[in-house]
Amino acid sequence: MRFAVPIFPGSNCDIDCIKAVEDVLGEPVSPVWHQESDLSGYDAVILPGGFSYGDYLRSGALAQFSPIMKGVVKAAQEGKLVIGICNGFQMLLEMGLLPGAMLQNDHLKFRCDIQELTVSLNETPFTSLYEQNESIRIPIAHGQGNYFCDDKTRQELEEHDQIVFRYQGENPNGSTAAIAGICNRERNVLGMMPHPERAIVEWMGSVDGVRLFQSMLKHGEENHGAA
Ligand SMILES: NC(=O)CC[C@H](N)C(=O)O
Repeated sequence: MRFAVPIFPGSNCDIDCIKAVEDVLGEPVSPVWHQESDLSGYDAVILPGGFSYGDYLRSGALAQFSPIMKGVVKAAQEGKLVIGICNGFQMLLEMGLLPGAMLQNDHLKFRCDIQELTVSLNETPFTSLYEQNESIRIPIAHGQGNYFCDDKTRQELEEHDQIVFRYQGENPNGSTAAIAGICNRERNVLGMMPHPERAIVEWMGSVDGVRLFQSMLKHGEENHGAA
């Protein structure tokens, strides 16, 4: 399974994502500069965290205009796996590949912590190796992680089972319905604020991120033989 990690000016979790794929899966993974536009040679795309374009305007707002996003949209439309992690999630929202928007954390501070999460949906290519409603611990690190959507969108997310992760316990940023991650209706595009690539070895404080990458590979092997 061939992974692409697009890199934008200001990305700072790209190497973490590359190492997670290499160390957890042992699969081929390549950085792709944001000025490229062709991702047809890859089976999955990981939009990494960071501060693309310095978070000017809003986190992820300017990255949506990078040429690479043509390849990301094409990959999503073709049913390939696309995951946006933190800043990557913000990009997916800005591009309209996922519904809703990201606001400043309600306490107006940058929050860095290991966060308790509930796996609200394990029937996705990203979470099939977790138990439904399992509690996991994944690091968060963001200033604009306050997911917002209107009531109609929230009802649609609930009706179509698109809420994949919820914050457990204290809501760290004020997100609507404690939403930490959502997928599109086809479930091949996931956006999440927590960083699974920062939970892959014990010294990180949790290894609960490992099964997300393993779930992606399992999907690739079962559905496209892309292994
Ligand atoms: N870790 C990240 O990707 C941070 C995303 C964005 N820069 C924010 O502060 O919300």
